[in-house]
Amino acid sequence: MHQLILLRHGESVWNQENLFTGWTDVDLSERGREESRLAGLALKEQGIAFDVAFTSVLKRAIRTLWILLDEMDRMWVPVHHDWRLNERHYGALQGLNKAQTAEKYGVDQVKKWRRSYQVKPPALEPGDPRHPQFDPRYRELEPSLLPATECLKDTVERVLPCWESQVAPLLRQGKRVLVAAHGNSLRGLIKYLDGISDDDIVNLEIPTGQPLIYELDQELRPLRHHYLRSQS
Ligand SMILES: O=C(O)[C@@H](CO)OP(=O)(O)O
Repeated sequence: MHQLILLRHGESVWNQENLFTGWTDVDLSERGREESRLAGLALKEQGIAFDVAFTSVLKRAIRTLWILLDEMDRMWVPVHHDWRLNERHYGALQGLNKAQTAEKYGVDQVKKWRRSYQVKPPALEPGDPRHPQFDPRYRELEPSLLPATECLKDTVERVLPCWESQVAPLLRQGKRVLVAAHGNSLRGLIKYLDGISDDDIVNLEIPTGQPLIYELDQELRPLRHHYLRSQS
């Protein structure tokens, strides 16, 4: 049996302000820091450890992992940062208020942009300074890989190669793995692991800062999963 822990970052400042975030590199809110600490405490209290961690290149996920590792007194655990675990890119919606956008374009349209598998939000204009091509952290990447918007399908298409080439081999070696990432990169991974259909994935929501423990069989197929909550 293999153990995988999935963790969406704690609440960010833009979650709190109800803004579309995507690849915008916003930090955790105070509440998000506390959620991250409680996630570490819950793992520690219940004796659930891991040998290696993966996270994105966005600070809300990285800081969640740092706080959790600190709380567990395990800051020595090897950490891999991979851009392919980033949040789904939200295109030109990044920075807009979700409620105001729903008033302007309608609740149904915004629901499609937020949760559907194949509908892409409007893209960033070419030359928009928010485009990842202008961000030094993506400098080494082939420019064609860098999105100006993404639907969940696009996100799945970058998350799965990371899963196959980086995460799965370590699980097969018997390592216990934690992935600290984002609502939609994790929805994409869970869609794959649990075989959720394109239609049903619309209904999957992942809470911030709650470790989700998966037990996987020898083929890395899920046997069971549950959310872990602090008992104190
Ligand atoms: O803004 C975002 O990047 C995401 C996650 O917070 O929002 P949504 O809930 O619409 O997927």
